[in-house]
Amino acid sequence: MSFELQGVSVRHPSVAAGQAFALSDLALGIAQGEQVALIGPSGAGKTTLLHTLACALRPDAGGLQLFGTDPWKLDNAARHALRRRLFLAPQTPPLPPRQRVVTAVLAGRLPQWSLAQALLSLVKPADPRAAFEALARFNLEDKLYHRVDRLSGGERQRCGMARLLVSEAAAFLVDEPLSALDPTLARQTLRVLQQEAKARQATLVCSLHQVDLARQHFERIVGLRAGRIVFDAPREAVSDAMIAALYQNAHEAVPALADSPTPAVLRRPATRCF
Ligand SMILES: Nc1ncnc2c1ncn2[C@@H]1O[C@H](COP(=O)(O)OP(=O)(O)OP(=O)(O)O)[C@@H](O)[C@H]1O
Repeated sequence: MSFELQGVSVRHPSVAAGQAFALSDLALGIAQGEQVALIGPSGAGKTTLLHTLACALRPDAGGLQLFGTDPWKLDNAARHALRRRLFLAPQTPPLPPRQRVVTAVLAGRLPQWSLAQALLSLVKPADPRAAFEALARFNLEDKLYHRVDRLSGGERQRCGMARLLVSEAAAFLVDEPLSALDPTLARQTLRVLQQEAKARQATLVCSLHQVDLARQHFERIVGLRAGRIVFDAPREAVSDAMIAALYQNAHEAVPALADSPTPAVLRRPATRCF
């Protein structure tokens, strides 16, 4: 198994104790090499789940196993070593604006490099051919020596995916990789991601707002809403009615606000934020 969650609840560190969990009592198992789409309305907990799987957020309750090991029972060094087997691709890739694309893509190798190798590659890219080949899979090879801040949003997003390709990860955790792409590029990008995961028997967990693409391209779909798993099913079992229910009324105003003399959202928080 790549990931196993038993009764996992997660609250973001900035949220006061006693307030709602972003994820509540999740049970989930994802086998090595499996490809899973996460869908659900905004705020459902997709990003929080990906960050929890990547050990970037520690569960407040429940058990998490990563490649058969509980990462939170390890010391920091051992946990970092375990995390090297994962690649977390955030929705907006953290690409330094003044960097050349080649350097930004090769940063996907950072977990495997020593500090000296990493510093050297900043001056003289260690493996420009690998970066070129990764970019070529997204038709971006002509951008190899461009500056990152000269790329469009969609090019930057695919540059982040090229970084994933040069990594040596055994599991890809990808957060809305298609949000800045037109429909043709979205399909192409998803195809490359899935082919790469299949070729190296890597696990792929991908959050998507494009429900149609999720249903067309992923064998297994997990529907999240309000921090809970509403369904976890093979795509043939996911009906239009289940999708409609997943998204129905997800963003209606909280009824309690209308009745309350001081709406809860306007009350000063107990702890101050600076
Ligand atoms: N850094 C944070 N601090 C506090 N609360 C957070 C933080 N990030 C997210 N949340 C809250 O956690 C819940 C889940 O958010 P999350 O970003 O995981 O949802 P999502 O399904 O990825 O949404 P979207 O589709 O809009 O990206 C939401 O209620 C959100 O307000």
